[in-house]
Amino acid sequence: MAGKVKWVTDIEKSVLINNFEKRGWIQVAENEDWNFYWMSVQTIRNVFSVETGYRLSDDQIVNHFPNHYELTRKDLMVKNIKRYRKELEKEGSPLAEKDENGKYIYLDFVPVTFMLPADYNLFVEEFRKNPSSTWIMKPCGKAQGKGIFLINKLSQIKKWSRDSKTSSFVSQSSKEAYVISLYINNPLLIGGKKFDLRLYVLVSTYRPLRCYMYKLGFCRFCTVKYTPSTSELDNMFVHLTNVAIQKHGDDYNHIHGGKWTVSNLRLYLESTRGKEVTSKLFDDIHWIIVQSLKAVAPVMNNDKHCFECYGYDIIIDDKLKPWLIEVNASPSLTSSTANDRILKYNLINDTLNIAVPNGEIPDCKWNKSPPKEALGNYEILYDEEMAQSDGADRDLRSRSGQSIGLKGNRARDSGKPVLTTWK
Ligand SMILES: Nc1ncnc2c1ncn2[C@@H]1O[C@H](COP(=O)(O)OP(=O)(O)OP(=O)(O)O)[C@@H](O)[C@H]1O
Repeated sequence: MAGKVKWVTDIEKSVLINNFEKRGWIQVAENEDWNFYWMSVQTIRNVFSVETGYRLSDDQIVNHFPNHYELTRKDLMVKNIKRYRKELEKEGSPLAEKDENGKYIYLDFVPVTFMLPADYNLFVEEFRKNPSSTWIMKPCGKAQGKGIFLINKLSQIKKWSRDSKTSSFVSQSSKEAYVISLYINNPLLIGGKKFDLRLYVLVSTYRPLRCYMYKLGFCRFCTVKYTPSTSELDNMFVHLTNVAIQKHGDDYNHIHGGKWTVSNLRLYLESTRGKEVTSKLFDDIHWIIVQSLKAVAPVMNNDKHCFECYGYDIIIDDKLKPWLIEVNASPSLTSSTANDRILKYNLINDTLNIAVPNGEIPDCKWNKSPPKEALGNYEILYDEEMAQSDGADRDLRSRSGQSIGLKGNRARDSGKPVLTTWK
């Protein structure tokens, strides 16, 4: 082996450092020669900024794509998905088929969203069509539930707009873009409580697209029972599932941290709703993840030094339809419970095994196609190259709405015809 991997991080998390040390890698300073840098999203901006003129060499790997924000900023994600749908529609793709109400049958997986202030008039038009709806306002550049509020009257948004214009104190932040999304007010409840899913998805290349799904995602529960009642619109313990919010609730449980594993959810749904619908739900979840990645693939800077482990946030409604809420570039590596620590340690371990094969000095020119044994708890979600070499891109859905396997090699492995259901 030609030398040890030299690592740097600006995120002081034990789940990272323990993984680097376990591999016998050597810590160096940022201004020294490094091979592997696990960096924050602020740092990636500098690494790839034109001003710094920094050029990565073939033995250097980083954990973000330069313009990851095309997927991970709330407004840009929606913009890219809207553009993708329009393009498919123009091409006459069956994926862009619409129902009698003009809604995409297969690509309606993000709650209706507008950018503010830019799309204010469009929002008002939409709001008036259904004046009893509830909407959620979210600042594009913030996380952990900060700056989020719910509204159900136009006057509230007018007031927000007036306040942010007149107050000099907030004038800086008012320049910050917001998104306003239709609030999913019929979430699936378990024990009367709302939850969302946090799923991890690793992308090793965008062109061709190759992505992996981590099997050990989890559900994050609210501490307070859900009610769509307008009198509770201000109660964030009812509506926001972020751990950063919920941990301040009186009923927050420090042992399990309000979390369930995805496999528990699956078992629960299989026993309460049946295997078939549960299987379809998980197929649909995989479908929306792949579609979101395909939506941004053409605009991503597919730099060969980069990989990315995204945190997907998904809400399931009471009709078992999944909704993509947002994608995080730096999913939290903070551990709120003992199980959390194990999960996140293993997540990083499995991510490194794919991104830096055999723990050896990286070569960014490798074809990023690890053997199955190296995947750990990841499984291939979509492999564009394999899908194409199979003779047909397998992401077509049957017109009956049945979901179709997405893994490039799935049909070949199972010997089934082109349209197969994900298990
Ligand atoms: N359209 C929606 N309908 C219902 N609930 C929503 C919707 N959008 C967001 N939420 C709730 O609000 C929470 C916070 O939203 P979101 O994840 O977009 O914001 P964030 O502050 O960026 O969080 P994060 O820390 O995950 O980045 C979600 O986890 C979800 O519980």
